[in-house]
This record gives sequence, C-alpha cells and structure tokens, in this order.
Amino acid sequence: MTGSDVSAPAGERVGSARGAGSTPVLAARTRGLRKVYGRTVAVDRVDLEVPEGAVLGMLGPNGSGKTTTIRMLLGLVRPTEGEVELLGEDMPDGAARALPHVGALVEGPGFHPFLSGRENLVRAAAFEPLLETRAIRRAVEDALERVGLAGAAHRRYRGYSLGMKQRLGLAGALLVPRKLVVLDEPTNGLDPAGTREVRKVIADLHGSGSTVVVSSHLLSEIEATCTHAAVLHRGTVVAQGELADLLQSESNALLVSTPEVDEALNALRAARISARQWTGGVRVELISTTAPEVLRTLVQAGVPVHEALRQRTGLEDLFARLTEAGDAEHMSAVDTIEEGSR
Ligand SMILES: Nc1ncnc2c1ncn2[C@@H]1O[C@H](COP(=O)(O)OP(=O)(O)OP(=O)(O)O)[C@@H](O)[C@H]1O
Repeated sequence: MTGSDVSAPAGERVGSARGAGSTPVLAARTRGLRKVYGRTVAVDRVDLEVPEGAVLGMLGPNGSGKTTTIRMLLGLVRPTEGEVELLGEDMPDGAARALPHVGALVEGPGFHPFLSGRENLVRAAAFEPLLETRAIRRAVEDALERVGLAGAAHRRYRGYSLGMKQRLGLAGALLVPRKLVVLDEPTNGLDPAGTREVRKVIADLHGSGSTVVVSSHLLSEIEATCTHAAVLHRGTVVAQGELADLLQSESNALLVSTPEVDEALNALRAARISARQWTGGVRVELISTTAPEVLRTLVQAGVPVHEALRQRTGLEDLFARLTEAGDAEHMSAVDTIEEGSR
C-alpha cells in the first residue's frame, strides 16, 4: 500500500485496498492475522475481507476471537503475526490517516464516570480530527438523538445502565460521518427496544454507504442486520462471504411441490434417487444427485411439478455445523495448548 492519496479530501476514499477490475474494493482486510496471549491462541491465521458498503457480521461463540480481531483491526492490539489493512492503509503505520474515518464501539470506551453522557461525548468529539470546534455541539446532540439517549444525556455516566453505556459508546462512533463503523457486541445489555434502535442505526449507516462490521454471538442478530458474515470458531474463520451465499451453499435438499406424491416417489425410486414425502410433495436430499436431474426425472415420468425450492437452512444450522466441524478439526491443536497449560 502506498498511502499516496493521503491528501484525499474528506468524503473520498483514504486509499484503495483493491479497485481494479471486478474484484470488490475492501474497506478492511487482514492476512494471516494471529494473536497469542501466553499459551492461548486467541486468533489464528485469520484472513478477513470486508467489502466496501457491506454490513459484515462477525459471528462466533464466547471466546472465539471476535473482540481480539476487532481490536487488531482498529490498531488497539498489536498482532503477534499478520497484516491489517484499514480503508486501504496498512496498520498501524497508516492509523492516523484511516482512523478518523472509522467509528468504533468496543468494550470499555473509557468514558469519565463523573461527567454526564453529553459532557463525555463533547470531550470525545474534541479529539475528532474531522470535526470543527463550532460543529461539536450539533454533532453531539445529533448523535445522542440517534441512539435514543437525549433524555438522559445530562446524567452522570457513573449512574448509566449497561444499555445506556452501550448507547453512549455507539453515539461516540457516530459523531462524524464514517466510512467504516466497527461495533463489538452493540446490543449487549440492551432491551428489545434498544436492540431495534441499534438495528435501525446499522440499517441507516448501510443506507448512507458506510461499511459496518458488527460482532455478535447471537445468530438472529447477524441474520437480521448483515449482508455478509464471517463465522469464527476457536480463533479461526471457518466460513465467510455473502450471507445469502453462505446459507445457499449449506442447503442440500430440494423440496418439490406436487399433488402426485406417490407417482413422484415411484419415479424417483426407479431412478435410484432417494426421496420421501414432504408437506405438499416430496423432499429429495441432493447427495448423489442434482436438482436438474430430479426435475428431469419427474417431468419425464409425467409428474406435475408445481414448484421446486432449495431448502434454505437457517444460519443457526450453518453455524452449528461449521462449529462442530471446527471442533473436530481443531481438537488436536486445542489439546496441545491445554496440555501445555496444565
Ligand atoms: N488480554 C488478554 N489476555 C489473555 N487472554 C486473552 C486476552 N484477550 C482475550 N484473551 C483470550 O483470547 C480468546 C479470545 O477472546 P475474545 O475476547 O477475542 O473472544 P470473543 O469472541 O470476543 O468472546 P466474547 O464473545 O466472550 O467477547 C479467549 O480465550 C480469551 O480468554
């Protein structure tokens, strides 16, 4: 990365991670990222790609390495190995150029307990290089309003609930228009109304063209808000890509609607395709056959096919399968680590 376009005016890309041809431009990328704490491998060989304009959900159970990856992305933790590129800038060298365009909500944002929410935000705003002093008041009020904290902004941070602290952290990430917003477990401690507000903030950011990285251990959260997902398990990325593709690639059954269920089952069995009755038709596991082959067989046998659908598995199924596969794969490595620490 050259960093040659350091002088790019506000609102334009700081640098260009990839621009040529059809390859997507990346807002963030890691290569071979690894972080070791003593004997704990928190993050291992992570190659993360965050396409510009995406809402990428980092999904993983507790301890899977989400926070550590996010901290390395933001330059808050130095990787043991590997590289991070943020808005086209190599980190940590390009931090001063990239970070003003990045809003982040990470654990322990360091607000002052005896200052009010508003005063804390004004203090944070003073450190924003892209915010002129005269614009601070307006920016603070807008951010407080956006996260639903305007009514409690005069109260001391010390008395805030976990949910209010989360909202204030989120407001800090929204003080100026950002190219990238990184939110570590943003709905942590929020009630359902708060969760809906965070979802709306994410949708608004996406609508205005910002890239968003959001971590969660809640599958429903990722499914509801994200265009892309990276599934982490024991410090490694076990799957990543567009959410729709991830779900599609895991579907292995074809649901065929037909009023002639017996005929359909007979035709498929005659063609050595295993199938069973399903609501309104038959279900075929696409293990040793393909969808076109199934449909050809049915149509040639004169079975009326009203509809054929690939069964979409929920992200929950995908997540469970990937992490189970990951368990087997990583067992030996984990054993080694755990034995070493005994
Ligand atoms: N500063 C640290 N010192 C030692 N170990 C750490 C440190 N930070 C993280 N770890 C360990 O690294 C692993 C990954 O932790 P991390 O917080 O990144 O996971 P996570 O997916 O964000 O989990 P959670 O959802 O619980 O926040 C865990 O085993 C954790 O105990």
